Amino acid sequence: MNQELINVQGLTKTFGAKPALDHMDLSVGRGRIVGLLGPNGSGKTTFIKLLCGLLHPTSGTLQIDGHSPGVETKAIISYLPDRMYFADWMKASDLTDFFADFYSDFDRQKALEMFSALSIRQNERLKTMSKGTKEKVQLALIMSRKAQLYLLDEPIGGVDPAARDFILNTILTNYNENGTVMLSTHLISDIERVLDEAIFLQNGKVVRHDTVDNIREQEGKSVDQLFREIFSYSS
Ligand SMILES: Nc1ncnc2c1ncn2[C@@H]1O[C@H](COP(=O)(O)OP(=O)(O)OP(=O)(O)O)[C@@H](O)[C@H]1O
Repeated sequence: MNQELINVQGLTKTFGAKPALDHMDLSVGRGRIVGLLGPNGSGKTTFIKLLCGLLHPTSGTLQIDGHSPGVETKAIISYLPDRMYFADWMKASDLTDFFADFYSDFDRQKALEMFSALSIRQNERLKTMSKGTKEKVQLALIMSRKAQLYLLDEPIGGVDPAARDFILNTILTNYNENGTVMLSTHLISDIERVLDEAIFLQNGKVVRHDTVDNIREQEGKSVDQLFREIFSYSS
């Protein structure tokens, strides 16, 4: 087993002439909960899509568990995209069938328990659910896999504060503890209590990667406060 779960060297992704990721270097270990933080357009979604193999690097290398993105890595990554990808006619129960068919590491019982705790009805169709409820359904499914790497792109943006707490506790207590959760969000103050590490991205580069404990000790401030300072707009 490779010691680090994610290893990235000189990773660059350009769209046209503009780099979305610009010679990014990063390594992330196992069993960590990591916040991928940065202002709009800093490259968070691009990085997550590269890890998933949905985008290909322009240059540089990217390895997950010692493999470049491909069949091996797709099997160990559970990905929550920033947009819903299921058909609207599907019911919550269709989705659990779908996940059970597709993923051998899917724990149906766990998903059903989460649905019940979040008051999601099995026979309700996505079409009739609110945006926040759809997000809860997706997240419950994604977190019910026993994956090595959970990639969550803005997992709590659309849900109410009570559901946010439930979801964060779910992330904290229910995921495969040898796995790593990487989540991107703008809601830093809401999530920082569950984070082990924070990665700050700016213009496609890692400007700080540290443990949350180090940030609090060395800076004497929360991750949210540090973020606001680093990325403040001058007026
Ligand atoms: N398909 C694309 N074609 C062209 N440019 C793109 C494409 N996808 C992303 N970009 C550009 O790459 C940069 C990084 O975008 P990305 O979506 O990764 O940022 P982000 O940090 O996730 O932003 P946000 O917080 O707003 O979701 C932006 O300048 C964006 O305009």
